[in-house]
Amino acid sequence: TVSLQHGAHRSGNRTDADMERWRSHRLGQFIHWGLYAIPGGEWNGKVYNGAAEWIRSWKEMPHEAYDNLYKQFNPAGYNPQQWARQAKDMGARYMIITTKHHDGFCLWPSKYSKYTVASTPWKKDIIGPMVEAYNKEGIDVVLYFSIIDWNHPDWRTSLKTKEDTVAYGRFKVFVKNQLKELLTKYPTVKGFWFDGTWDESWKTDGAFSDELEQYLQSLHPGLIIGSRLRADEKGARHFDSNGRLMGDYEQGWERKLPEKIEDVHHNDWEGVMTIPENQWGYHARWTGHIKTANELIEMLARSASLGGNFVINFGPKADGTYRAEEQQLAAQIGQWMKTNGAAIYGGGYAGLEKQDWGYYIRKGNTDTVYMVVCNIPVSGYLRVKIPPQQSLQSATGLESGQPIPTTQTGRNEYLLQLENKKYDAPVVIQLEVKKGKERGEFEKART
Ligand SMILES: C[C@@H]1N[C@@H](C(=O)NCc2ccccc2)[C@H](O)[C@@H]1O
Repeated sequence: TVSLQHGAHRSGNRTDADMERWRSHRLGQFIHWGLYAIPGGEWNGKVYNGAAEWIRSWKEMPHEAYDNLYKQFNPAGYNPQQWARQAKDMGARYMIITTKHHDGFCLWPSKYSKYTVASTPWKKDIIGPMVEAYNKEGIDVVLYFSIIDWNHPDWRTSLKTKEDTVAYGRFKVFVKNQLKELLTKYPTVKGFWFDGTWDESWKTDGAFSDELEQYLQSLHPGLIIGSRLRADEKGARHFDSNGRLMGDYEQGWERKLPEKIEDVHHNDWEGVMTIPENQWGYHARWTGHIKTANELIEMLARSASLGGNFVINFGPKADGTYRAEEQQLAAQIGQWMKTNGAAIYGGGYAGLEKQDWGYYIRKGNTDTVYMVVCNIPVSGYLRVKIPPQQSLQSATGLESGQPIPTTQTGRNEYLLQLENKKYDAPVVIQLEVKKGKERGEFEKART
């Protein structure tokens, strides 16, 4: 190992109450909202094929045109109580909101910038009422903050000259001031979700990002900050130069998910997912594959089964309303969560051998293990293998409440029989798996 001043300061997961709460959420909502929703992926009759929130970087979008969009920001349909209700109905336990994306526009009236909602026809703070409305529904709020800030004259992607270094030094003070301002104005928030930290300018100052993380923790003990904020003094990100995770959870799973527990090494982690292939901000024309509720539910089950949180992204329109596809998906997911949320909330890695039919999720440290069956076998039989020293005590349909016909087919091996019907959503079975040699009821039946 190399000696590091600004690498990971802790190995293993945080065990404090704030982290336990975050870990138990399992399902979150991401909201990307800002000036980019005004063009909505189109400009001058042309369609931008990139991610809508990156339209300022498109050669067909003059910077001056984009930078004046704030003069049109006036979301008459913005209703944070309605947004929070919809998130509640979906079953989200936390929400991540873009306070400032790469374009540098602030959805709160920052005193450190002119490029904020205060300069728009809307004038009013967007973030405050949103935090209040979500907290009122019992949903925790995490603030997304981009280090990249295309609007700020002192931001740099790399430091080529002395002038660059002086300017970027001013920029880092600005960043620290804005983050302190956000914690002071919105003290109930539970964390920051940092983004835009891949530039050379940021990576070369591991000391600053380390000190910034500690500063924020000192202002707001228990704050949850992922691995995307920091670089160590050698420029390594997420994992320091000794391979140890920096931050409170692995935050690299953007539009992709781990396959097996080795991919996440039993660390806390979070996956963030778009509904279309790659649109975070509102894009008028969704192209390519739009994920269905069942696909998103399966991703959620996979995430919980591997000990991670799953966050589904929504991109409200410029007028503050949601597009129909997003409203429908939120409702469909919510319907499934109403019946099956017990298998997700507070769930984690079960330690059982993965089978083709879907995912095992253990409820905390209990003997309760849920099976989220996403692939209904033609045979109707679900194979379950229990580790030696453990035994299967019972198997019950979560929704039906009925016992699942189960036969033992070998040492610690069982076949569960699904009723022969058409399933239009993942189906959940609740197992009680006892540790220790105690013989399960099925074994008694056999011998
Ligand atoms: C959460 C998303 N992150 C922003 C982004 O620029 N992603 C590009 C990216 C792609 C892959 C790894 C890191 C960063 C996107 O605009 C969204 O805000």
